[in-house]
Amino acid sequence: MAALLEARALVKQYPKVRAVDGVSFEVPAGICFGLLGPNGAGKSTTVEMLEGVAQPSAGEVLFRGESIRSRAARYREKIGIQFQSTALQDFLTVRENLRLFQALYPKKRPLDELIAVCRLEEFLDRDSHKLSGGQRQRVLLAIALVNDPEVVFLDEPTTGLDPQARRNFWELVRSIKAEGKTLVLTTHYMEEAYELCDDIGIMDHGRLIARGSPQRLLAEHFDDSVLELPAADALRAGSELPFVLRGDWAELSTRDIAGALEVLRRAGAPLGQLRIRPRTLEDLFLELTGKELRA
Ligand SMILES: Nc1ncnc2c1ncn2[C@@H]1O[C@H](COP(=O)(O)OP(=O)(O)OP(=O)(O)O)[C@@H](O)[C@H]1O
Repeated sequence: MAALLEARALVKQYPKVRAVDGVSFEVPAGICFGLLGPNGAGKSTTVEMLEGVAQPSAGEVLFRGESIRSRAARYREKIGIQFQSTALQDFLTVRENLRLFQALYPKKRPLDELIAVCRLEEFLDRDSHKLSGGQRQRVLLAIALVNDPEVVFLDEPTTGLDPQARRNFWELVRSIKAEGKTLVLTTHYMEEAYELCDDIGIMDHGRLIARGSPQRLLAEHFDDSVLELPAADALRAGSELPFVLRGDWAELSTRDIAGALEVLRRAGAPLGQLRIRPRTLEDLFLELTGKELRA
C-alpha cells in the first residue's frame, strides 16, 4: 500500500542556499513522524513543502500516491496545521476563535468534540491573550483539528512550555494519534521525539542523514551506556578512564560499566552522585551532526 504522505527527492533552492537537498521519505498512515535537526538544517522548509505552503524547486510531495500540486484545494481539506500563536485573534474568546476558523472549512468537526479532545472547557470564554502558554498551544491544536484532518502538522509545539505543560500536551497528542490521525512533528526536544514519535528523520545541511524508530536508531548506533559523575569526582580516576567534560559533569561511554566502577573505586573517587544512563537521542544527534540540539 502507498504511504499516506511521501516526500520524493525534494529540493528547495533559495538564491544563496540549498535549504533542502534531495530529501525522500514516506509517512505511513496513523504514525507520528518527527523531523529533527539543528538550526538551519532545512526542517521548516521541508515541512512547508509537505504542507503545500512552499513549492519545491524539484521533486514532489504525494498524498495517497498523488501529487499534492495537482489537487491542492482537496489536499488542504485533508490536513491541519498548528499555526504559531500569531494566528489567534487576541480579543476574541477561545470559543469565538474556534468558530472563526471553523467557518473557513466546508467539513467541520463538532465544536463540543474539539473542546473535549483538546480539554478547553476551563477557559473557553476567556480572551485569547489571557491564556497561559500551555492553554494557548491546546487552542492552536484545536484549530488545527477544526476540519477533522487526516494529517496534522505540529511545528515545535511545546517550545517554551514548562515541563508539566509539555507533558500535558504530549497526552493530547497521544489521544489525537489514538483517533487514527497521522502526525508530522518538528521538535528541538529529543525527549519529546522519543516519547511521541514512531519514526524520526534527522536532517543536517538540507539532507536526511538518519531515519527510523528512535529505539532502532539507538540500537543501530550504540552498544554502550553512559556513566556520569561530577567532574571533580571523575578527575580522581586520573587519565585511566576517557571521561569527556560536559559542563560541571564528566561522562564516560563504555560497554564495561563494572570495569569502570572498579577503576573508580580503586582510585577512591566519590561515587555518591554517580549516574548511569542508557544512550539517548541527544547522544545520537551529537554523534551524527557534531552539534548539540539546543545550541
Ligand atoms: N525564504 C528564504 N529565503 C532564503 N533562505 C531561506 C529562506 N527560508 C529558509 N532559508 C534558509 O534555508 C536554510 C534552512 O532553513 P529552515 O528554516 O528550513 O531550517 P530549520 O531546520 O527549520 O531551522 P530552525 O530549527 O532554525 O527553524 C537556512 O539556511 C535558512 O537560512
